[in-house]
Amino acid sequence: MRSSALAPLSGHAFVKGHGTENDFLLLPDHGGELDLGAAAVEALADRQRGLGADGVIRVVRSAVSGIEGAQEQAEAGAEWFMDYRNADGSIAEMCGNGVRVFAHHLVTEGLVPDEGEILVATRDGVKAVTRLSDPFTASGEPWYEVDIGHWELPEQDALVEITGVQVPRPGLRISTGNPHVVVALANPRELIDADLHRAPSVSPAPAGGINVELIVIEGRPSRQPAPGSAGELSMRVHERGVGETRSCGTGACAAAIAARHWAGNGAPDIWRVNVPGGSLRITISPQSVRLAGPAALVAAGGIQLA
Ligand SMILES: N[C@@H](CCC[C@H](N)C(=O)O)C(=O)O
Repeated sequence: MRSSALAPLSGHAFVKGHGTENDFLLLPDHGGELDLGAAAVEALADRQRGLGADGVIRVVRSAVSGIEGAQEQAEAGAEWFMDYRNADGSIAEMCGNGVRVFAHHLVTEGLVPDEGEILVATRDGVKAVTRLSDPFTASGEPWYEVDIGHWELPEQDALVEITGVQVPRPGLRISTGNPHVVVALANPRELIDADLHRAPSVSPAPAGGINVELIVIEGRPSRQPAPGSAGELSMRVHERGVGETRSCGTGACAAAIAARHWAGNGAPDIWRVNVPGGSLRITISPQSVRLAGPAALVAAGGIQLA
């Protein structure tokens, strides 16, 4: 094990990181002593009052996390629990960009071996994360791939009203551990013009809120793609509990699943999803969806918690 690089000047240690510019504040709480309420999370995530982040992640040993189901995940080999909160303090089941940053933090701090699969406990079950040696782009940041696991197509479509986009559009509801609705727009202009300062209105209104992905599919995905060839799409997202963010990993998975579904039989299983903060690679199989992308740690220090 390497020695810790975390040496807070004062207050509670924090680490700041991002995955395709979806940014997170990690709070190491190895012994499970931190009582992190919604108001404290909101203050930390606030870009004026606090450090600023799309999400706040408590890094806690599963066995002492006090979270339902975490003990079983510890017994299954997931020593560390990703306790994820949105910027407004609400709890989310999963975060695809966050789990890569979480794994990179564990590796960097020597809290897990830096080779092989890293099992991370989450409210959506254990996720296996692997460090990649073949990134999709040459950003210089390490890439990780996470098996997001099960995905489900809906029984019911949705209608989505978006400020700046004429007439409500049909949306496809997809669960990738957390809830999403994906809307295909007609062209890149519509994607630029969408005003995501306001949350799109989704009907029927989902209990507990929903993440909304707006996408434009590049070209026409071939129905008989060359082996290994990828589809491509551009995406903007309005995240539940946050607002517009520069990326969403589970949302990119939902977007790729929707694009493949709309393209029909023979559509690619691999998709490049371009978001304002970079690019992600999604690989879909009938049983699961995998998300690959960069993870960066940019700062560490100490902060007073409310
Ligand atoms: N940014 C995340 C998703 C975070 C949770 C989401 N806002 C929710 O409430 O479901 C990702 O990368 O997946």
